[in-house]
Amino acid sequence: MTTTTDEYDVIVIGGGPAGENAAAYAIAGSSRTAAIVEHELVGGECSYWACMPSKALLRPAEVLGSARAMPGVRGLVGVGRLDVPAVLRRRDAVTHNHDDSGQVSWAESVGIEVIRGAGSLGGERTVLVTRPDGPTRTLRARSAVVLATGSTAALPPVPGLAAALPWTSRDATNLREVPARVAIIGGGVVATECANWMLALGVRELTLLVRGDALLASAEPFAGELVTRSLREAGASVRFGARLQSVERENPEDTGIGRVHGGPVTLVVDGEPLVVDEVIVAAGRVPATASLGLAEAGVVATGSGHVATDEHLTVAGIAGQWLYAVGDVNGRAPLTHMGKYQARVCGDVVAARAEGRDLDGPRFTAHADHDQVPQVVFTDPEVASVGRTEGRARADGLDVETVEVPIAVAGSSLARDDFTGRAKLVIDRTTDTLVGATFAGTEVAELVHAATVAVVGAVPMDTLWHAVPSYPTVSEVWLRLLEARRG
Ligand SMILES: Cc1cc2nc3c(=O)[nH]c(=O)nc-3n(C[C@H](O)[C@H](O)[C@H](O)COP(=O)(O)OP(=O)(O)OC[C@H]3O[C@@H](n4cnc5c(N)ncnc54)[C@H](O)[C@@H]3O)c2cc1C
Ligand SMILES: NC(=O)c1ccc[n+]([C@@H]2O[C@H](COP(=O)([O-])OP(=O)(O)OC[C@H]3O[C@@H](n4cnc5c(N)ncnc54)[C@H](O)[C@@H]3O)[C@@H](O)[C@H]2O)c1
Repeated sequence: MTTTTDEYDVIVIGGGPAGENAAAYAIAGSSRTAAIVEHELVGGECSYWACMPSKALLRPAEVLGSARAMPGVRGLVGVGRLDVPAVLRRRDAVTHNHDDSGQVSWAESVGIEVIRGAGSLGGERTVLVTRPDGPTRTLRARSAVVLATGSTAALPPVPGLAAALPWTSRDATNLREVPARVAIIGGGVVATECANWMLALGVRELTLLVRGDALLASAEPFAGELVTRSLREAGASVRFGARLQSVERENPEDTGIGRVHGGPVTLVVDGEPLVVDEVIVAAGRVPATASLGLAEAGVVATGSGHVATDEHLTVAGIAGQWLYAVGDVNGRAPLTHMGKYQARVCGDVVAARAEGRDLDGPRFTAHADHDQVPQVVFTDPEVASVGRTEGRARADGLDVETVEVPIAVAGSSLARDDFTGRAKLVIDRTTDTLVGATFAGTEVAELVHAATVAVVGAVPMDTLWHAVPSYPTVSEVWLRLLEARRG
């Protein structure tokens, strides 16, 4: 599509998964126009530096583990390690070698113009686009401006850490060489997944520095315990209550993404030195709002710096209902699928308002990104969950009961001889519906959607009794859970 107009119906700043979907939904089936302003790659963090490369690095070890657990196959794979260059080549194929032309073609095919440059707010319905090599361009939106700028890795204010040029998740997912000794700061999702692929790729000494007392602290406790045990069995040192006091590196050097950034690094942890070849910071994310001109536009950020939104994804406190925020930047549920969910709601809202329609009906209100969020952590074992944990439900004042069983059913024993895992349901006694579910085990990722349907649909437990799992599948754990509840 070629057009030189500087006026669009919808302008989206940030071309990650959330931004792409907001633009597409806002103009679908209409003659309205949309532009995405993107200063790096269309596809965003997820496609090139986060979800896609990380899962590409994790899957080969999972396949190898399954092969090793299966008589008749085990002998074929022997005791060999992964073919690291082949794994990295596949990772690069998955990220299209950082070529976003396929995503740009998709955008153009659905009527979205891609404008390269950094976007910022320049007043009501106005976006400024700056490029290092050209004049600032002014765009005007007839209907809506959507902020979808995502997030960046947080760097804890530890003395010497920034100067040591540590790896962030961008380096870890796009690694070009495997450091021999690695320390990971953090015990959340990025830290645990990253520990799994670093060990699989051949890191010799891996230390996780966790300031709290659990891995995956926001999940059910048994999930973090299983992941801790498995990492320790794989040779990692998991240090809880670790106090990182300072970092010092010999000859720090910006050698590029995924290459070791200089000489050995000495971390002082609880008064003791720890010497490694690379440090990976996995200590959460901060919203990418620094250069958006939010304050000038009158946008009040939350305490954590996120852009606060109402249930229609409209930015709070801005008159005229023209400014929206979706995805990581609003901090509601920083996951790709939840950002895309918000984007679908936002796009529908923008379209309805542009056409003068009322926002009647559930599709115009985002609610699943509060207490109904599904997530799969692709560790060994995988942790798949939805909704509230027991602890969270009780803290929210719900009267809940729980059932918890090992996942050892006919289907799982066929899937893998050494299948182990646990499953837990959190049930609201008042409504007799499921408000949370967690599965931890080998390849349990696909189990969680059934639980998501039950949670979002508020399916009564008596009705779930009639949802019969097929024999012999791992889903039979549902029957075990329901039987355990009947007593
Ligand atoms: C290592 C890692 C693994 C992850 N794995 C998963 C996973 O398996 N599943 C999952 O659901 N989530 C995962 N996540 C989270 C997921 O990556 C994010 O939730 C998701 O990318 C958010 O999408 P988004 O569109 O909001 O932002 P992003 O994907 O961050 O995209 C934002 C876009 O905006 C652009 N941008 C920013 N500022 C400007 C500006 N001023 N002007 C123009 N463009 C701008 C950026 O260049 C980027 O392209 C992972 C995160 C990490 C770090
Ligand atoms: N499979 C998936 O769904 C997936 C995979 C990776 C990332 N993500 C998402 O990406 C986001 C970022 O993940 P993450 O692991 O960076 O964040 P997180 O919030 O899951 O974990 C952050 C960890 O860093 C620790 N930490 C924070 N500040 C620290 C400090 N100053 N010093 C030491 N430790 C500190 C925390 O205690 C915690 O253990 C999350 O929203 C996550 O859900 C999702």
